[in-house]
Amino acid sequence: MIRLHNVSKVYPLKGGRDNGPQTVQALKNINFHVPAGQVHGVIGLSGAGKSTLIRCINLLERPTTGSVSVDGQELTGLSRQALNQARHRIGMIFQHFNLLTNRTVFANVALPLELMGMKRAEIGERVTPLLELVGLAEKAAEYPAQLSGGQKQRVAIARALASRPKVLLCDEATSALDPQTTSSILALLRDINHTLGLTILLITHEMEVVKSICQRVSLISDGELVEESDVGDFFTAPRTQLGREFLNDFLQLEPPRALFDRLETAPGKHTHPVVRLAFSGDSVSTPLISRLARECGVDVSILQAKVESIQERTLGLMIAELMGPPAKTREAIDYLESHDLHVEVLGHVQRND
Ligand SMILES: Nc1ncnc2c1ncn2[C@@H]1O[C@H](COP(=O)(O)OP(=O)(O)OP(=O)(O)O)[C@@H](O)[C@H]1O
Repeated sequence: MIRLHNVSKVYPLKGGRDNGPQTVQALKNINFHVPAGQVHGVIGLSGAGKSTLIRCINLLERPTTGSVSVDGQELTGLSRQALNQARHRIGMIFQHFNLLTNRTVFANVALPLELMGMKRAEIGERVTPLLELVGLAEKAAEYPAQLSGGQKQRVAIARALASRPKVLLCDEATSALDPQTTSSILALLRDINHTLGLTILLITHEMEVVKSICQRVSLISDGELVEESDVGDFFTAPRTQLGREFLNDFLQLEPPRALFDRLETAPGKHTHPVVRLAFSGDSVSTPLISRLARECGVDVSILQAKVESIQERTLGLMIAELMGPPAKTREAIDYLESHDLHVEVLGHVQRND
């Protein structure tokens, strides 16, 4: 549904100094595909290029090189008029809602239809069910200033859906909202995805958003797409250091400070490994830790543990010290991996025994 091929974006730097760089490369050769009906999240640190990426999809920003297709149509080669038509298939919502303050809720949602030249009666037939869909039918005559943040975002969602798009782009759509309102907006987006089959691409810095509605996630760093995976896989075993940092920040699953300070990177003659274990599916309910003691002769000291539900998957996460002679702890790690656990050795601590 959304396809980016070798997309790069270079911004000129206004007032660039004589000796300094004259340009910023915000996106570097991005290739990715979001199939129809998928909810896809893009995460990255501030300045990584997330906004530029999402704005390149409806050509609010024109890529410097590369091509963008939506619903099988390449947008980058279209005339201005054809692009305006194509944009009807791409709705967008923003962090600060971007509603017109001097228009009522109804008139805000009606605006894109007026711009398309739709007749008044037809507009009414389209807008009223949309306001019902977002739960704001009784607010039709009110103005944005009379609404809460969550209600404003609902109006923005209704407006984005007015032209019956195939794709909804969400630019940090919940970042200005409190956690409870965020949950209700995410539930609405999930509902729209299911009932209308809408493809949703969202950018966010909140892992909670990714966890609760995305099926796939892409990580961008310094303009590059560095990791892309199913959300369940990302939460189990991110492939990049940055991915691990995002996950650890979110899960707050780090070894206790006192132990962390004692962690050494290389194993020694008298050290124990400290591991981060991630397990999903059958292994969540299998008593692997007690079997480890029985079958490998290794004691396990659990330092932290939690169970997360990532959509339909249950994910267990644990930080543990494996206590035993080096040959035995290596055997224990092999044993865990052979039972589909993801094992990351965080470091080694001196044995106290
Ligand atoms: N119009 C512009 N002119 C020049 N540089 C820009 C422009 N827009 C973005 N940039 C630069 O491009 C890079 C990527 O910016 P972008 O806004 O896409 O990042 P982001 O990941 O969305 O950041 P944030 O999460 O802080 O919004 C940054 O270095 C930024 O300074």
